[in-house]
Amino acid sequence: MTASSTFNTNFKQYLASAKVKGVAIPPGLQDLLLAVADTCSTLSHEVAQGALIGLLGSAGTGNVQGEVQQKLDVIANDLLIDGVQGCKSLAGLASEEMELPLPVQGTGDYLLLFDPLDGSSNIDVNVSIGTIFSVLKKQDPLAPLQTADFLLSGRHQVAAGYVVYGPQTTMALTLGDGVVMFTLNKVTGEFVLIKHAVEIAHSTKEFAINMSNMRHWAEPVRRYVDECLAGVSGERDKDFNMRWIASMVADVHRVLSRGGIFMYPWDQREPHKPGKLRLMYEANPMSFLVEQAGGASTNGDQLIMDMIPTELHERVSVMLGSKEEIERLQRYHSQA
Ligand SMILES: O=P(O)(O)OC[C@H]1O[C@](O)(COP(=O)(O)O)[C@@H](O)[C@@H]1O
Ligand SMILES: [Mg+2]
Ligand SMILES: [Mg+2]
Repeated sequence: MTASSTFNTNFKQYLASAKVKGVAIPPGLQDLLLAVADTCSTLSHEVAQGALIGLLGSAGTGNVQGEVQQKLDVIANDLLIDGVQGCKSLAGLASEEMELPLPVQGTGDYLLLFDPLDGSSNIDVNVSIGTIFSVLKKQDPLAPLQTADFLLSGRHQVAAGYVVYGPQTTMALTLGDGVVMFTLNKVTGEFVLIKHAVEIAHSTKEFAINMSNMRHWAEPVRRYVDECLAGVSGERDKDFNMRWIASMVADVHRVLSRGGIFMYPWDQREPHKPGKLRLMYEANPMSFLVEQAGGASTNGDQLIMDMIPTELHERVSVMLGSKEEIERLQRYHSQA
């Protein structure tokens, strides 16, 4: 499949009719997003085959972050790179799995960033995983590509989304004017629009965090979670439910689908690291989606979308979802 293929017609039609502040989506951006959607459709098919085509297990290699790569991390990365090669407006791309950015056209209007396969620890146990992507507008389209071109705040994103490979394959997408969702028709291989104007309720009774790290958290996060756990008899006066899928993409999909908050905060295990999740490949695209759905996203001290990255693989503390809860967490951080 290429960006100019006649595949994914429903998705193509959505892009052709979408407007942001009354302005149509530039053809170059439409082409790029279509190429990403086509690739994720292929990837969804591969993911579903799993062990049948030898996709499970470790690749026996490590990535730039020092993490063990699964076979599917590598396959997803390669598929995405191949899938966008024909995009004339794409200057270059950066991936969680690669140390340096890869020039595509070298010059052009857009930069693509992705976490090709999120939730790697869930691949072999058949739990939802996904792909997360972000598109930045390149500041000087004519200048040859440099790593510094990518170091823009999340506010420079012109599109972001994810595809979650679960019981259904679903894409959430924002172009900066709300969030829409598509479900993959696995018979035709095409994404079909299923939801307009996705909204995250401002209040919630559900939180997601890896509780095994509790003893390592900073005081504001501990206070927040302690109060949730105290339920009706505590400060919050309501009982909370907890979920943790350990694939950010699936946890955030739940937040976009029925509200709640997701946290992967800084902790003392590696105190020099601001967090586990990656700003450019995970936090920024998810923050763009969450803000566009009426939620909020912070590292505790500032909105993630306002952070100016200093390096491509920068890590960040992440708390996102229902607005009232994020405001409470921000308040607790400012009081600490
Ligand atoms: O195993 P933990 O520490 O709970 O971490 C789970 C987190 O790690 C991640 O899987 C990291 O993503 P990758 O699989 O892309 O490395 C997040 O999706 C998820 O929120
Ligand atoms: Mg990830
Ligand atoms: Mg990954």
